[in-house]
This record gives sequence, structure tokens and C-alpha cells, in this order.
Amino acid sequence: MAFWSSTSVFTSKVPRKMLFMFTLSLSVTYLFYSLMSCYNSLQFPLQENYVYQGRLVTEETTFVTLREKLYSTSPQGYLDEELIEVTAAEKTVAISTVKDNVETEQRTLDWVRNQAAPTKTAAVYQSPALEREHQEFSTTDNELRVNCTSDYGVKKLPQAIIIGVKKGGTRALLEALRVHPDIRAVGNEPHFFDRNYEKGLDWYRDLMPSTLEGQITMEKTPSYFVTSHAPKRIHTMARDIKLIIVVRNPVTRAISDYTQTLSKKPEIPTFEVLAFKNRTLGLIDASWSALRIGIYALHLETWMQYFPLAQMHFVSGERLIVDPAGEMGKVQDFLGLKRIVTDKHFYFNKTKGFPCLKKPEDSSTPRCLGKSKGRTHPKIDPDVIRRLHKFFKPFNMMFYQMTGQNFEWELEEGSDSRGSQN
Ligand SMILES: Nc1ncnc2c1ncn2[C@@H]1O[C@H](COP(=O)(O)OS(=O)(=O)O)[C@@H](OP(=O)(O)O)[C@H]1O
Repeated sequence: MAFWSSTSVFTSKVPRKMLFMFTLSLSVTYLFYSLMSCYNSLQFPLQENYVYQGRLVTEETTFVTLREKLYSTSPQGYLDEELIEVTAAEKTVAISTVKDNVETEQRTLDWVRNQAAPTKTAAVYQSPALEREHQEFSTTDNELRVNCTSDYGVKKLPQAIIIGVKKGGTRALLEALRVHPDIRAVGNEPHFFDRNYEKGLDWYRDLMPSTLEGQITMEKTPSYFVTSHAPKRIHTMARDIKLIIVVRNPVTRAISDYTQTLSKKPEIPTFEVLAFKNRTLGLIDASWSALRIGIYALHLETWMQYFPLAQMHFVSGERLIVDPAGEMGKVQDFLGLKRIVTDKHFYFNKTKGFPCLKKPEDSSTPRCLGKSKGRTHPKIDPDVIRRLHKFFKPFNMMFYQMTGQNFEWELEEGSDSRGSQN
């Protein structure tokens, strides 16, 4: 409660003058951005070699200066060959491991869905066909289609999407939401608006589970948040869609992201190496995807060109762990649903170190997310963590201002909030 009341105080205290300055700075930003695009063909999500000199950050930094620093190119001849190789290797992993990702998601589906809610729709939810649908996961189109065999109702395009962020806690949120009898969600990540758009809306709709009158169709694909063309595409499909974004301290998120890559490619360099273009000079490699994803303010700027804030709901990834029912309450309100998923549905599992869903009495299926969620993070040099906090701070401030919510990540400075301590 204290967090949310401090949030509203934060909003109400933003003076008109500041809002005016903010709007002005955004306009100047676009001007600057256009000029940059003309002269250097720089577009934020596509720009690969930008570096960031974290030392220059001050709290008064505006969007313009932040962007300037982010886009300023590295000193001539400075490109680090090892990093380039690694980035290419990581890209290969990203492409070739779509299957791995799905397998990873499969492991997360230890979290059971057949919640014993005493409603008619819940009975449908627990049908054997749906259980199969949830358990059979694969990457191929055909298999995806098989996963979504129709039962009662009709398949609809989603009315709400969890668009991000990667490693924010999106799976935990979706699985908890699926407990709600009025929500039907596809278990897999469709990646329609980034990788499969050319397959068309019919293909996308076909992936969705069937819904009855009044039920909401949902999906989650965390990469949408950082996909520059996703906002326009989603807007074209449904301008009134509800967007949910789970955000987490960008430093912890980066370490979580790195931990995932490391689990698949143990030979990659250390986090400390990848985070810098030049550590001695303090040049942070903001083009490294693990860091770039965490610059939430810049990604959000793109979404705000298409959707009003009222259509977006931001979930705190940290609070989703310490108070899942509280976060769930707000998400259900945002979706216009009755608060059915409450603290009665969660318990803290000491072995897992995370909240899990309570078992229905008649099931022995585990109710926690799988091993790929809640991994132990490698220990990262505290000095690097401190520098990254400093790097992200102005972007975080901008993000708080844009959303009107203070996620209080600065309080975690100096540590990976869960780090190797978990
Ligand atoms: N209840 C519960 N159980 C397990 N894990 C939980 C839970 N709630 C949030 N989290 C955090 O979710 C992080 C993974 O985020 P995502 O599901 O968004 O990852 S992914 O992008 O889909 O790969 C995962 O990150 P890591 O801890 O770094 O593995 C968790 O911290």
C-alpha cells in the first residue's frame, strides 16, 4: 500500500512546469532524432554500435542529452573484435534457439492451470483437451496449431497482451492470470508481431484458445516491448487493446538475461566483459541486448506514439515476487475483471524461493514455475553493478516520470537484488 500511495504522491507532485519541460524536451528529441536519422541513419532499436559514457550522467539529464550520449559513437578504431564476435554468436543463439526457448517455456509449465474455481467457465478451463494443450509445447507452426485445438466458444484475437519485458516475470504473471476463469491465454509465445507477422492475422487467431462470451483472450511475448514495429502493428490490429508490461530493475534484469544465455552457451565471456566497450574508460556497451532492453523509457516512447498510457499497465516485477496477490489485484482491475485471483491462491515455497500457486486438493501436480525461472545468478563484480545502476538511473527517472510510477530501483543500488544470494 505504501508503495502505491507513494506512487500517487509522485504523480501529483509533478509540477505543470516540469510536464511542459518534458513535452518540450520530447519535441526537441524528435527533431534531434530525425536529424540523426537523416545524417547517420540512426534508429534507436537498430543502432548497433552506440556506447554510453556513464560518468557523464547527471540527474538533470533530459531525454535529448540522454539520447545524445547513448548515440554518440565510440572513439575511432575502438571497436572491440571480441565483443563483436560474441554479439554475433549471441545472435546466432537467438535465432537457432527459438526451439530452446520453447523447451524452456515447457519446463515452466510445471505451474498447473486447472484451478478449482467454482464456475461454469472454470469447468471448461479444466477440460482434458486444454490440459493437453498446455502440456504440449513446440516451436513448429503445425504443432502450435495442434496445441490450440478448439473446444467451446470461438477463437478471437487477443484483447490484452503482455508485451514485456524479457525476464521481468512475464511467465509468473501469465500463469497466475490463467487461474482466472475469465481469462484464456495461449501458453506458448506466438512472436507474431516480431517474427511471424507475414503469416497473417488468421494464423495468429488460430493460435488462440477458444473463448466463451465475456472471456478475455491473452498472449505474452516479452520481445514485443523492444520491437520497434510492434506498436504500429498491434495498433493496426486493435487500437483499444490493453497492454501489460512487467518491469524489473534493469540491472537485475540484465543479469537474469545473461544468466539465461550462459545456461545455453557456457563459453560466452563474463557479464563484466560484455557490459563494457572499454571498462577503463567507463564506456558501457548499451548496444548489448541485455542492457539495451532495460532502457525502458526509450522503448516506451515508441509505444506512446500509438497508445495512451491508460491502455498500459505496468507491473512491478519485484512486487510480483513479494506480493503477487497485490499485483494481481491491480492487473485484474485493469482488465476490468472481478478480483478472483487473490492471496488465497498463492503460497511462498521456501525451496523454490518464490511464490507458487496453491495445489488444488485433487491434484498432485507441482504448482511452482520450472527451473528456468528463478535461476541462481552468477556473482557480478559490485563495481560493475554500481556503474550500471548509475548508467540506468537517468533512464529510470525518465521512465518513472512517463508512467507516473516510482519503481524505487535506486534503493537497490550496489547489489543485484537477488544475485547469487538466492
Ligand atoms: N513466482 C515466480 N516463480 C519463479 N520466478 C518468478 C516468479 N515471479 C517472478 N519471477 C521472476 O521471473 C523471471 C523470469 O521472467 P520471465 O518469465 O519474464 O522470463 S522470460 O522472458 O519469459 O524468459 C525470473 O528471473 P530469474 O530469477 O532471473 O530466473 C524470476 O525472478
